[in-house]
Amino acid sequence: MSDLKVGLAGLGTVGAAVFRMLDRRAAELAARTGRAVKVTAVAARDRTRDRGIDLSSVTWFEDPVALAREGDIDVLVELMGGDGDPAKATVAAALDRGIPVVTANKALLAKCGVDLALRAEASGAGLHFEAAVAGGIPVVKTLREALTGNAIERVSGILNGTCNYILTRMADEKLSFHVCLTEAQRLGYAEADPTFDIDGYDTAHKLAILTSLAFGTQVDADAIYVEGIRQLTLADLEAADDLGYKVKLLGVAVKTDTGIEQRVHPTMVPKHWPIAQVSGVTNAVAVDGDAVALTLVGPGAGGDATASAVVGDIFDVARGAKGFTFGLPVGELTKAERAPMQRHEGGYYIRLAVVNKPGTAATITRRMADEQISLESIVQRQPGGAVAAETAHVILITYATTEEAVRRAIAAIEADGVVASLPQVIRIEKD
Ligand SMILES: NC(=O)C1=CN([C@@H]2O[C@H](COP(=O)(O)OP(=O)(O)OC[C@H]3O[C@@H](n4cnc5c(N)ncnc54)[C@H](O)[C@@H]3O)[C@@H](O)[C@H]2O)C=CC1
Ligand SMILES: N[C@@H](CC=O)C(=O)O
Repeated sequence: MSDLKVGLAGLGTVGAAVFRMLDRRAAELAARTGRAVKVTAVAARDRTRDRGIDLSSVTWFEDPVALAREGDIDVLVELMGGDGDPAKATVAAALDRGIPVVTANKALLAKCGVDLALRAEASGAGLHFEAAVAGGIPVVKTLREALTGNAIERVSGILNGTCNYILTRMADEKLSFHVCLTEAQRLGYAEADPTFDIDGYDTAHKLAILTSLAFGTQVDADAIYVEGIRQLTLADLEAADDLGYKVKLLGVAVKTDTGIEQRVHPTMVPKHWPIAQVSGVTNAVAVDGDAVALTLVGPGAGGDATASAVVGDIFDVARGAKGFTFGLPVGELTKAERAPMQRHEGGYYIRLAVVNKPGTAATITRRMADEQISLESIVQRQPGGAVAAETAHVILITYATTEEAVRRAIAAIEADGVVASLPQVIRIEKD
């Protein structure tokens, strides 16, 4: 069989790692596919940068779209990032030409997944994206192929390596948020714009893809309730620890009576739960099917981990694997009913910085009772440092209640004038 000529658009953390891995694993890939897999053309911004890879024998394109349109390639690997052009135009140009695409770009898939899948169907070229969700964990193929026999009820997990790295180091080493974020960037975990990580959007992009694969729906990132981690303080992580929990940024998609509830937010999980032990850049994805429930755990970000998934997809292209982008023809993907977040039920951690005067606790408990919210505990803490002595932190842990009841109670407490700054709310998952 002929060689598989690879066109690589983007030579950053992941692109350079893919280049090295294809080189390192060349003999194995050739033996398994019967074809030599070779990078023949690349597109990146900076020709002069030393990436520690030998680009002397590849054709260099200034414009990634030109690489996709005109390059002498059999597969286009998009590793530039971004949900617009040039990534979108590059992927579209390759698919329209009948060239299969491998991408790690979850932002692009979350925004344009349906359009790109239609193009893939029209031309018969595959669109492969294992690396777009949870880095090195093969969860896309698991959901799209291996678990086809299951009706899926819920898919959830830790889907962002940067956030889990930050939360782990803050909690374990009492480091500041910004020190941890800078380190995650240095290690190549964070997005080019790290606000996508820390504000929860990267997790939402991945959850949108998982939801489509699990429930046969059209990718719809706008259907997801999203909160990130930038508002979390060391005090919250310490309080969670004292109460027997770890804080994780979870993405959850679950079938409910009113539709599919999709949410991304910091979550307190009991310390004894396996997911609480998932630390650093590691991700975990739990899938609850009617026949099989399982959790996949592995590295969620970083050059080599992500390259592992990209190279697996290139291998699929080399061996001629076929299939629908999201497991079904686009015409059969349904538009998911959205379950409103206000109906979400669960426990809540609520930290209020309150005016330290008689009657404050009574006001708070009265407003909670007005909303039929039962309190598991109420603790007053006297934070040191920046908070003035006239204020105290009151931490409430509720039994299961609804989002709308919590929001109404907090609004009433704020209107009572006993709160000194914005309340902190963290949802709790428990046995
Ligand atoms: N870094 C990670 O751990 C993971 C990254 N991803 C995804 O992989 C993709 C690449 O990520 P990284 O390698 O981390 O990004 P990066 O920022 O390190 O590299 C991006 C590369 O694309 C090139 N590029 C960007 N815009 C370009 C343009 N207009 N024309 C030509 N070249 C352009 C840059 O020059 C650079 O070589 C993104 O979609 C990201 O979300 C997915 C999983 C994990
Ligand atoms: N920035 C992302 C990279 C992988 O998807 C993350 O931290 O998980």
